[in-house]
Amino acid sequence: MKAVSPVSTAPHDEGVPVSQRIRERILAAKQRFHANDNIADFIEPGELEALLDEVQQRMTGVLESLVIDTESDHNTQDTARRVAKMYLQEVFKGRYAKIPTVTEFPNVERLNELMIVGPVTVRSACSHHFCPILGKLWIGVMPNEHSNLIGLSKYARLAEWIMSRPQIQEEAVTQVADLLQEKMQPDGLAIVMEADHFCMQWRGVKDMDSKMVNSVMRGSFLKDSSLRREFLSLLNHRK
Ligand SMILES: Nc1nc2c(ncn2[C@@H]2O[C@H](COP(=O)(O)OP(=O)(O)OP(=O)(O)O)[C@@H](O)[C@H]2O)c(=O)[nH]1
Repeated sequence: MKAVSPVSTAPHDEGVPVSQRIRERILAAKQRFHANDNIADFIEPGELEALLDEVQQRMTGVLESLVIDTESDHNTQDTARRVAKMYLQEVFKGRYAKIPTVTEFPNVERLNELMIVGPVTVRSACSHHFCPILGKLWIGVMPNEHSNLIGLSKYARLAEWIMSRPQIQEEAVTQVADLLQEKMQPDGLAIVMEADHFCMQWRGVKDMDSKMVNSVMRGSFLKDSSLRREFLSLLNHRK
């Protein structure tokens, strides 16, 4: 059997895996690197490619430990590379990529009426089992004259950036709210997420029907119950 090859390292770093170098920078900056944190600021040019090689090598080890003959099984020969690419470049890209560019426009017309965007499709994976989470997100914004407005597509882009990390739904919804609050500075912000968790459907309890719905209400949505009702009733008519 082919032995797991040592993890790839950059030539100038004598045997230090690239993940370790990145981790040391994060620790030196006293920042968090939980599964749902973005670490793009600590990754130097060229290191993502080296990280891809490293994850591929580790994945090869996992396949070997699962006693899968990746040499003669044509279906799994490239699986380690595919999985590494899927994690780093697709489903967990929101950990490694910088925030998408978001053009902010001043609220010239001083709009102060309720605005709802959704359903935005959300795709993620739970931090516990790395099983898919698929769902929808609605965003309610109550701007004021000082708020910034952002392009409609940017709600989906920002949500995708947050969701394409290993998440738990409660924290994901709060991260989306914090980011939109920071970008727009509205009077009020309301977020509702409804999602299917495959860790409950595909495995474990195998409950096909239950979904998780959670919400975050900020500012005027918290203080003004009629505004909150208006948002929730408009949203219920759309579901
Ligand atoms: N609160 C919360 N839990 C989640 C989320 N996604 C998955 N989970 C749950 O995370 C839990 C992990 O539980 P553990 O008991 O450590 O794992 P387990 O033994 O595999 O649990 P079972 O899923 O019951 O088989 C499970 O109950 C999952 O259903 C989420 O977004 N939020």
